[in-house]
Amino acid sequence: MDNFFTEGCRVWLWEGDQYWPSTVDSCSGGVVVFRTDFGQVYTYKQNALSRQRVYEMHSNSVHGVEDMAALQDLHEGAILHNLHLRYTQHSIYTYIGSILAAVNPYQCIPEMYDVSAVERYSRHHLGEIPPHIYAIANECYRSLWKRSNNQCVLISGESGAGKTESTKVILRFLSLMSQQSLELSAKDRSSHVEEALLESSPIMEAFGNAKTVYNNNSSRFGKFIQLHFSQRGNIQGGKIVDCILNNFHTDTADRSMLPLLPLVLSVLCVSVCVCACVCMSLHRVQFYCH
Ligand SMILES: Nc1ncnc2c1ncn2[C@@H]1O[C@H](COP(=O)(O)OP(=O)(O)OP(=O)(O)O)[C@@H](O)[C@H]1O
Repeated sequence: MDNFFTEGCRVWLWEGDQYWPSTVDSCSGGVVVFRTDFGQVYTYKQNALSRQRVYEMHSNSVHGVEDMAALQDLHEGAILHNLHLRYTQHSIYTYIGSILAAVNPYQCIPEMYDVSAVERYSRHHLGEIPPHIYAIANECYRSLWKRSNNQCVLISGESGAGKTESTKVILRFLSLMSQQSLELSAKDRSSHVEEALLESSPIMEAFGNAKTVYNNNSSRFGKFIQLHFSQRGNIQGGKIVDCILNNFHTDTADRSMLPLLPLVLSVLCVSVCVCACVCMSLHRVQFYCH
């Protein structure tokens, strides 16, 4: 019988215009009781159930997948459920083919971004080991030579999603790869352009960020970051350009530092543009973070 469900069976239940991940509470006497993962309980007559109303969850939705291109249940509920399932296991990154979805953990996850993670991801191709933003950064870095072309990373999401943090994580990866390519000693590393790039973040944030209702440290403008790499693989220069001033009226931001913003941005742009001009870089990596 198609509409008989065993107790404890995982199903997708169509209610209120969407599929909910649910469990069969009981199925007896011609009545089936479902409980959604969010606590709502729905009771149906067994003979009134259709496959459109309820159907069994595929095992890869039950256990979760690293790449959502592999999901057999294809609807919004399945995508959100997979992200949530992985999030509860501290796996904040999930692939959608070659795209990476990141869920903001709002906490430090130990060892997620340490040097050993950089080394691990720098030695593997995309998809070989669990999803990570370092894998995207590594793919981008390697593709400069593999495809012999400029590379671009687009980071997008709503306010507070983690775009700025993700940008910093990618910059950190690229900066470590750059330093490794030169085989510099720890002492020599401090004076290089990689350090300048990483250290520009707190300055940009001090003048260009503000508290909003969505994010305590919200960027008030988008950033276009360009890095120039030499054939050896080290960063020779770069520039950060502000773009898209975010809407202050809707975000209720603190605007006290705003008048200083153009000044600071122009100083930063000048200093990094000079580096970009003097170097004979071969390829570029561009970030667009809004
Ligand atoms: N990978 C992460 N690990 C830990 N905490 C994170 C991570 N990403 C974001 N956060 C937390 O979330 C906060 C908001 O992130 P972030 O400022 O990057 O968002 P955003 O998308 O740039 O927002 P906006 O568009 O408003 O500037 C950070 O201050 C940090 O506390």
